[in-house]
Amino acid sequence: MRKKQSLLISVKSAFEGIYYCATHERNMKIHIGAGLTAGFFSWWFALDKYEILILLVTIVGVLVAEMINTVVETLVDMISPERHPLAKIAKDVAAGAVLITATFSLVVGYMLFFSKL
Ligand SMILES: Nc1ncnc2c1ncn2[C@@H]1O[C@H](COP(=O)(O)OP(=O)(O)OP(=O)(O)O)[C@@H](O)[C@H]1O
Repeated sequence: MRKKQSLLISVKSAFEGIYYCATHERNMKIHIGAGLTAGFFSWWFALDKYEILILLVTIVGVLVAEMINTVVETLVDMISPERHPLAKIAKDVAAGAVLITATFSLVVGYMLFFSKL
């Protein structure tokens, strides 16, 4: 049986995963840029703490969905480099999850910021 790695190594590996996604995935860069922009406007429009909480939960949801999408894409590319209908389903469903969270984030952004313009 493989020896369990230390907590420190596990955390380091998790940060490597985040770093990989942020530096290699174009869509992740877009989501991070959008999140930072939303963060700036939350300061600009002086959102209250509950509005900021909703914004943070929304941003985290999009980032996590994108990371899970990257996991699925990577695994599918490893397991099924040839085209396969099941590989297509896996990738399309993962991409659909990102689309749902990203669309929801636009709705949240509209509701939080539009009334303050
Ligand atoms: N092995 C495969 N078998 C069948 N269809 C595939 C396969 N790989 C990719 N596809 C199809 O092509 C689409 C794009 O896949 P791809 O791996 O290029 O993702 P991507 O466009 O790079 O995604 P992202 O932009 O999020 O990185 C998938 O959503 C799927 O419909």
